Amino acid sequence: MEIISTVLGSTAEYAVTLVAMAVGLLLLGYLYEPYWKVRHVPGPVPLPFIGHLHLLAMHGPDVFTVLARKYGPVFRFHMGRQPLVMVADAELCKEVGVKKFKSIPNRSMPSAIANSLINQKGLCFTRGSRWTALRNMIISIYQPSHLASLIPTMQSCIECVSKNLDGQEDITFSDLALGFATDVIGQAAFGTDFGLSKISASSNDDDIDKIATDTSAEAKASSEFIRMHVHATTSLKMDLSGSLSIIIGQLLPFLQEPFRQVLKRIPWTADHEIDHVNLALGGQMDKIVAERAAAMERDQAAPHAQQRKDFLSVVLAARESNKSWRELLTPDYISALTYEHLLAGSATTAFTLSTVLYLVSKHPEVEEKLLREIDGFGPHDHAPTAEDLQTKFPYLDQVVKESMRFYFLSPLIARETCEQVEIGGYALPKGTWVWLAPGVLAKDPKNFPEPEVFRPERFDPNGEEEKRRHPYAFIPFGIGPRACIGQKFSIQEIKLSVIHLYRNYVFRHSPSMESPLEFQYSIVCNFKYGVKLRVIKRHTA
Ligand code: HEM
Repeated sequence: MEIISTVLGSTAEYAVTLVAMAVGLLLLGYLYEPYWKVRHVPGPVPLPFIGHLHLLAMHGPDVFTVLARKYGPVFRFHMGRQPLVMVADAELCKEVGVKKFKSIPNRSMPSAIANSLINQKGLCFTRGSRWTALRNMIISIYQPSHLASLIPTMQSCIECVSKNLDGQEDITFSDLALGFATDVIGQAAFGTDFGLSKISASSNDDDIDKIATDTSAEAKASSEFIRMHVHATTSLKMDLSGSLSIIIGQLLPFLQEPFRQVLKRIPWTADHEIDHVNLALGGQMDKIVAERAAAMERDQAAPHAQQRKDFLSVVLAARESNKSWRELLTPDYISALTYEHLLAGSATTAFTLSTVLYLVSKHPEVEEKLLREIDGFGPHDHAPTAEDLQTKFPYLDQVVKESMRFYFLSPLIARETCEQVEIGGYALPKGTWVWLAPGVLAKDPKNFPEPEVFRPERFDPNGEEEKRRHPYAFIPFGIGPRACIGQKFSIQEIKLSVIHLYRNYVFRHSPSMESPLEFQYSIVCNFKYGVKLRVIKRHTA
């Protein structure tokens, strides 16, 4: 009896050991499978599970510059289990984004996006023929003639912000800019007035208290909307500071969704907050879509109503036009496209506008030259046209470009191969995550001598530096057929805003502004504490 139980016991132990070994081997295979396929690409040794995420958490995107110097323009970086093949050379970026676009047409989906259904169904992360159809439809809205017609809308929003500055001393300009940019996209793309430009953005404590205790429903709703908006753009973390399910998704992707499902039900977790904000913002988007659809129905009943040309009207009209569009533009896709437009179209522009003001107020010689150009344009009540913005403000153009180079909003651009392709001498199999590093290019002394110096003149089209530079060394809006659709829209908005603001004010750093400026990194870059400026009224004709 004793012998039998000993034999059974050791058989059970043996079986358990075998199962444990098999599970361990499977896990090892699962962890190393993506690495194995691109092991020939050079890169630092990855740590088990986290890969190189600790480097990103410690140094932010600057780590890519260091790695490019050490390993060359094509190197491996592990986001947890997932290896990225990083490309940090202008000519090779052109190869990935333009010449070999057919082999690398889609974006790969980092775990932060995999967490958020509403983000997945926008233009950014749709793929293949659905992307082509949506892109062609949306791009038609951003043609120059339509953009020119948006000038009065943009101008009235910036005038509203500007009125708010009168009588204020210290402001958190980045908050104000986010409200303003959201209002512009709300009116230009959805025909909706969020009314956010009306909120004060004072950084003075007494004023903040006043806002916090302001009981008006409108003020409360507006600040809640901005809070959710900021949360939605900053919670998509790619280092180790994301929600628990995002972190798990980076280490063991197959566990991300089950964890998210559980965590979103537990109050006080970051996943719960993300889910709550996404649901609330998604609900607001559905309301906006429904209102627009109702307005279009009313238009159809009115015999001489003008055809609406904003983003949402064009999308809704396409849906009604035929069966294949109805199949493509299901309500969840329309809601996601609207949500994406709101986020992609406002946080980006607000960030850039804020960095322009921050940098100009730190460089008096740049400010002087800029003011001369703006004042020289004509009387201050004469708003520039779209053509004026393109041709009559060459220095402003250089200031905006240099600000975008200096503080890079989107230092990484995600792509994925759909077939085997060779990049920089490395054969990359189907499914490889190829990420461009435009933030590294922007700080490369080969293309930008003394990269840590803020010098707008380096973008002077007649200057030697600009002529010598590789045409793809500066790609803040991305590259090729997948590049940003909102580039001209946001540049028009930024230029119009800078002109209007500097006609009336100059800015200095507020005493409460940290130095150097600090950032937090998510899918795009954001300010850690905001851009705090002191407003000085100008008294010019
Ligand atoms: C300063 C402002 C902005 C910057 C720096 C910026 C930057 C970018 C970048 C780097 C990409 C990726 C491009 C690539 O993969 O090659 C992108 C894509 C995109 N951007 Fe922007 N963006 C800005 C403003 C806007 C605005 C105002 C809108 C909407 C009105 C917008 C909507 C989009 C969309 C929908 C995509 C995805 C395009 C696609 O996959 O086909 N962006 N943007």
